[in-house]
Amino acid sequence: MARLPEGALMQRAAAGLAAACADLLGRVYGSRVVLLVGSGDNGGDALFAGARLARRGAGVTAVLLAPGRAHPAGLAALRRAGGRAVGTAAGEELVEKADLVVDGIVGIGGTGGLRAEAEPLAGAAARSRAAVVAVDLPSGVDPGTGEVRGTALRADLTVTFGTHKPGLLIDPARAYAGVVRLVDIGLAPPRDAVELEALQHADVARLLPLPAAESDKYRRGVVGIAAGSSRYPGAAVLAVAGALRGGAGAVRYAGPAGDAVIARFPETLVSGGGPRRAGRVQAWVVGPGAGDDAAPVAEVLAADVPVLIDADGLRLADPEAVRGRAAPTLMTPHAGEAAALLGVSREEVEGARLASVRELAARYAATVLLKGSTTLVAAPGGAGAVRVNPTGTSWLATAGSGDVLSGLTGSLLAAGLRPMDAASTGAYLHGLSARFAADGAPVSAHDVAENIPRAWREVRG
Ligand SMILES: NC(=O)C1=CN([C@@H]2O[C@H](COP(=O)(O)OP(=O)(O)OC[C@H]3O[C@@H](n4cnc5c(N)ncnc54)[C@H](O)[C@@H]3O)[C@@H](O)[C@H]2O)[C@@H](O)CC1
Repeated sequence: MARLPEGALMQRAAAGLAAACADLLGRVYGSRVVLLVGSGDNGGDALFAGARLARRGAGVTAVLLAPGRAHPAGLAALRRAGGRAVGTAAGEELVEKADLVVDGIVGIGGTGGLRAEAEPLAGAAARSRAAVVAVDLPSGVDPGTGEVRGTALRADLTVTFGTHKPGLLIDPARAYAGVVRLVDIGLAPPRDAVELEALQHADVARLLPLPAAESDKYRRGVVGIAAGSSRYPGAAVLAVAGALRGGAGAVRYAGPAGDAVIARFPETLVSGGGPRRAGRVQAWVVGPGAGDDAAPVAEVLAADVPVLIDADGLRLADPEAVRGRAAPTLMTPHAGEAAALLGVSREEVEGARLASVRELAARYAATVLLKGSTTLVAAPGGAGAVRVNPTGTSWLATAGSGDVLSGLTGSLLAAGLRPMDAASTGAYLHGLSARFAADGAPVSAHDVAENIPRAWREVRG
């Protein structure tokens, strides 16, 4: 990029930060602002923003966590504007009495959790009635992975510069960031350095399979659903409910819950035998509510079409058979299933989602969609940009919603989307449907399926 005068980026960052703080305060004049300032440029941003607020009449105090190493020019600017700087001894009391706390302890240069000297300040910020604004990232979260090892500072608002960082998008770190406001400082990361992508409405609209004038049901794709069991017929019904709204021209059902499926969805092509005898499909979904019958899973894995493996299917699938497939495979575990596949605890997966999804994609040579509070999709092998779903909602934590997602995503696969696109488009529509269905109240998986057409219409504008 063109050369900028030294400090220009920091000045832009500080201006955006100060403006966001002023918005939050409403009245800047006479307000009490406390800056928590670490030893790097993140602290520099806080100091320059503090200087701007001091010039507008705020009483600004910087608590220096590393007094000898605070950004010199930032500190000088704050003092010139009438602000003052103190050590950590008075920090807790200042934070408790503040109207606004600015967390400039660490940003993208932070490693490990908060250090011991910062922990009491995080406690005071949590107790205080002050609004907490994080500079670039909440201090104590891992910028690149979203992991949180130890204490981190909880913000109401994070003002981030140039681009969203993984630590703002992936749980558990995401929960510390509060509302995230992006400030354009004229600096975009190089394309090949992108670690995470989040689709937006326009991206999804471009990917949605639309019928052409000459389409018939077979050309639009047929999705096969091998799900459900006599014990769990509902999983088959819900997977079919999702599949019927995913853009495929027809849904074939092969399994023991045919009566339940046909009673609810008479448009389904039901066959009593296993997947091998069900007739031609362009993609298979296998596993939801499958119980302990491994035979349909093995039959589906032997097919030469894209396969989505979910739920019980993940446990029943032979890893060698998955790795040896020539056609694409998409696996859709939640954290517990991912933990079982990786041989670690559920907590380890939830604490390190990005690493877990990449590891699964590498081990199985498959596309992997890791469901949960942050849904991630990694490409086979685990390298390259991971997609993060921006439409999730905690209302989706309801029984059967995963069955709907697998049917919906399988339908998109059958309609011809690449596994990465089918998975991220499926998650996007599914999250949006749940938001429409919930609208502030609990939802059932069935409600989510019924709102998928509304999500399509919303995305297409
Ligand atoms: N990269 C850029 O072009 C820009 C960066 N800016 C700011 O600069 C920040 C990055 O600055 P730095 O690279 O100086 O890094 P940071 O300020 O994030 O942190 C680095 C400093 O913190 C110390 N440190 C690391 N982990 C710590 C921990 N857990 N507890 C306490 N101290 C710890 C390190 O020893 C080092 O001195 C960004 O987050 C952003 O706020 C902005 O000014 C805009 C432009």
